[in-house]
Amino acid sequence: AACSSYRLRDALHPLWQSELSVSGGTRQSPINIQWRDSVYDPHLKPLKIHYDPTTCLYIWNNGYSFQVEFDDSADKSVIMGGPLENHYRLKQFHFHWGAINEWGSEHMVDSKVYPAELHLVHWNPVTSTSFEEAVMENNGLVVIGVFLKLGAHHAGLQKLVDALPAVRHKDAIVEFDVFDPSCLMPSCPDYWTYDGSLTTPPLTESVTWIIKKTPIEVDQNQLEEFRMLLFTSAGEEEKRMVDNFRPLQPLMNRTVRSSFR
Ligand SMILES: NS(=O)(=O)c1ccc(NC(=O)CN2C(=O)C=CC2=O)cc1
Ligand SMILES: [Zn+2]
Repeated sequence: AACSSYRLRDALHPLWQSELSVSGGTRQSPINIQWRDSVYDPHLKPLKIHYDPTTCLYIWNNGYSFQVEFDDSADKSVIMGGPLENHYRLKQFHFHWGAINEWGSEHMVDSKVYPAELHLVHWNPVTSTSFEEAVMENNGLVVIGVFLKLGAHHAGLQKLVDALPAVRHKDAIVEFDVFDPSCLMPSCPDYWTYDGSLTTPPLTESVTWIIKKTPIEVDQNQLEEFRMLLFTSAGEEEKRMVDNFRPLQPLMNRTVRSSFR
């Protein structure tokens, strides 16, 4: 009963009214990662990341978040290793954040929530011929989640932040040339991994999640720049783009594995 009412509240959330379209989902995201329930898997390899900064195309406001798109027509920006059986191509990355620093991330660790969360979205070019096809494939996608915490200024992020005023409104787009998203990765190799879903429509259960244990630090001004973005298009009544995270989903019959003891 609690679960269904939970789902009903979730389903009525303005951003995900189509929640019920994935009725009976058994592997939805995001989840609360309970550190003590995660299982160390010694077979998990280190994650290998090779991003080519010249594959960066543009940054745009898609009405959910701001997103940086990459040229995924070849194996130029790829990840492999970790829990993966082959390489995956980087398609885009985006963020989720709150109106204030007390919340904003989608995943939680022992119920600890972070002010923001970065998602780097990859697809499997071995089993799919396009990203759109991979979205519908079981394990067609890999999303790396990186928590953001309030702290020191992040020089690598600032290049992104400086472009945000140009994409303030929904559907705004601006060319974004050379950018290497590896600069947004924490140096600590530790991660959790579990089978989940997209956290916005189509909410498909096609994602192998890799959640980095260690957050990156960003400063207050950088978070506030995120909060200056708008959900709304130019000319519409302005609605600030904040709280663009999905509520927690039930773990159901899943185990979270860790790459570290
Ligand atoms: N938040 S998340 O789970 O990482 C998440 C990740 C991805 C998407 N959706 C898409 O990527 C949709 N999409 C396309 O099909 C082509 C470009 C594009 O943005 C939704 C959610
Ligand atoms: Zn996301």
